[in-house]
Amino acid sequence: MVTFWGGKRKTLVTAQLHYLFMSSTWILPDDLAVPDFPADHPGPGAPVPQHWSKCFGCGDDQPTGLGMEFTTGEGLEVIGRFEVAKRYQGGPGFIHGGILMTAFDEAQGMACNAALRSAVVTAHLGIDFARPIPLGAVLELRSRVEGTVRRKVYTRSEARIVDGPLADPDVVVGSSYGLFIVVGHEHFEKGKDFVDGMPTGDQDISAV
Ligand SMILES: CCCCCCCCCC(=O)SCCNC(=O)CCNC(=O)[C@H](O)C(C)(C)COP(=O)(O)OP(=O)(O)OC[C@H]1O[C@@H](n2cnc3c(N)ncnc32)[C@H](O)[C@@H]1OP(=O)(O)O
Repeated sequence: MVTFWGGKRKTLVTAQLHYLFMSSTWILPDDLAVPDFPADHPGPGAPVPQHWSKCFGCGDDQPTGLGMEFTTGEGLEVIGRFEVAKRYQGGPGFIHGGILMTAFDEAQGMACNAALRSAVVTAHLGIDFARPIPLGAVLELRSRVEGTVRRKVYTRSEARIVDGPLADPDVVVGSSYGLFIVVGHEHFEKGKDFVDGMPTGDQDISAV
């Protein structure tokens, strides 16, 4: 590495390291159980309802949120879409990385919920940023449950630009893996009084 320090060669080394680290290591456990296909699954193309109207990811009562909309895909896949609004800007003209991570979080949580019909929370999330994503792009995130071990749910997701600038459905612009944990409704009890930052006490805590 020291040999290549400086000028054009520094750029070359940087590019090589980027390639080496672009795909994160994510090893699934040997005892992974694949969930049964739900008997009442509606088949591909059915809308998947928001899980909570004030959710930053999918809620329709959250004006600054991503407003992600979901449909069922093939098998246990769930497909989420949203447009990269100007307010999600990080570097000039491009999406902020944390926004993409939020979208992956939401998408993989929805995949868990659709496959298991259980509430989940995120325990661990990894992401590979493969391409810059311009403002105005319409992102499609395809997510699935890879399997479960006890309450642990292992997920995977890929994002593609399907409309707007730089659209190319064959190019994966980001990918993510996640570990979600199945929780009971009691998990959300402590948050109940802080919905919208105001004690209310009478709000539903989840549409799950
Ligand atoms: C309702 C549908 C939702 C659909 C979309 C939602 C999208 C948005 C989702 C979110 O963003 S949720 C918000 C972010 N996440 C959190 O706030 C979770 C905060 N963490 C916790 O509340 C607790 O740590 C957690 C519920 C995740 C686990 O605590 P528990 O006491 O219930 O479980 P425990 O600690 O016994 O762990 C259960 C298993 O998970 C494992 N585990 C827990 N956290 C882990 C971690 N971080 N990394 C690896 N493994 C982990 C743990 O080792 C254990 O493995 P084993 O079964 O093998 O023993």
